[in-house]
Amino acid sequence: MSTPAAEHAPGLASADRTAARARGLTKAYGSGETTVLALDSVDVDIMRGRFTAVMGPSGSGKSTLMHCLAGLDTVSAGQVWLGDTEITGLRERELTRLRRDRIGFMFQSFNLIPTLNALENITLPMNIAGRDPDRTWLDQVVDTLGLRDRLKHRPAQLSGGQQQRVACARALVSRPELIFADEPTGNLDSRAGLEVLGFLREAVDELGQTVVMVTHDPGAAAHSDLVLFLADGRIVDEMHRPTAEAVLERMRLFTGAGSRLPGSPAED
Ligand SMILES: Nc1ncnc2c1ncn2[C@@H]1O[C@H](COP(=O)(O)OP(=O)(O)OP(=O)(O)O)[C@@H](O)[C@H]1O
Repeated sequence: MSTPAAEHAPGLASADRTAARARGLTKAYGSGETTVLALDSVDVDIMRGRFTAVMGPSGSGKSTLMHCLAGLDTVSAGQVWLGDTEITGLRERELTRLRRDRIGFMFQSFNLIPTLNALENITLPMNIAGRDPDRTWLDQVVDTLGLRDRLKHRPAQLSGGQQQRVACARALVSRPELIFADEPTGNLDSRAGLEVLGFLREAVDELGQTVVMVTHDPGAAAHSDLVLFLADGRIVDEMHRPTAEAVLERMRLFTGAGSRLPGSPAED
């Protein structure tokens, strides 16, 4: 299934509205009898200035989709664009530059450098790229994320939530066209998780960023504008203006009746 945007705006004309796009995206791992089809001819449009969540059962292809859209993994068939740049077919060197200059990443495990302080971690990708951060923007990001009095601290001196806020600032500071967040709240308690989701929401609403987040948590997905549901390597459904309850209900269709919202009463 393709998203409505994919149906109504195919071709390069849509590039100004789409931050990323895939057509016929197929990814197979292994060969012969052991082949796993992780993505099966996926068409998707990630709209600019929107917060998109990707959900689905374990093994449905969420991480593979993110990795292929971000140029972290090669595709078996199909095409992927970042803005109007087709990334399928780019050499590794060009992909590295494109990821560095145009994409921000957040991971479940934060991926901060332990020997660098918070500010150095935040500015590291730009330093590697030989670019100076825009000071006004850096200040705005640091203040929005409440990190002003933590900039000299190393990751080990910060709480999990603060570390993820540093990772969020690092993803935002170069004003990337697209931020990919893979289970960004997976290692956080619910309060710190809510905080990080609130910041991602603010990044979209107030800073005009585009965010794609992979999550297992219906409560996290409820912070997005649009949820894409994956099952068996295909986009099988989508939901605009999601609520946690509606997402959970939809997930039950794909995973059986056992799922429940964290904190909600058990069914048995
Ligand atoms: N490097 C790999 N080699 C072989 N198979 C892989 C590899 N990476 C993923 N797969 C398979 O591809 C399918 C999709 O995996 P993927 O990690 O994208 O799913 P997911 O929805 O992100 O799962 P989870 O929610 O458990 O993280 C799974 O069947 C997985 O076993």
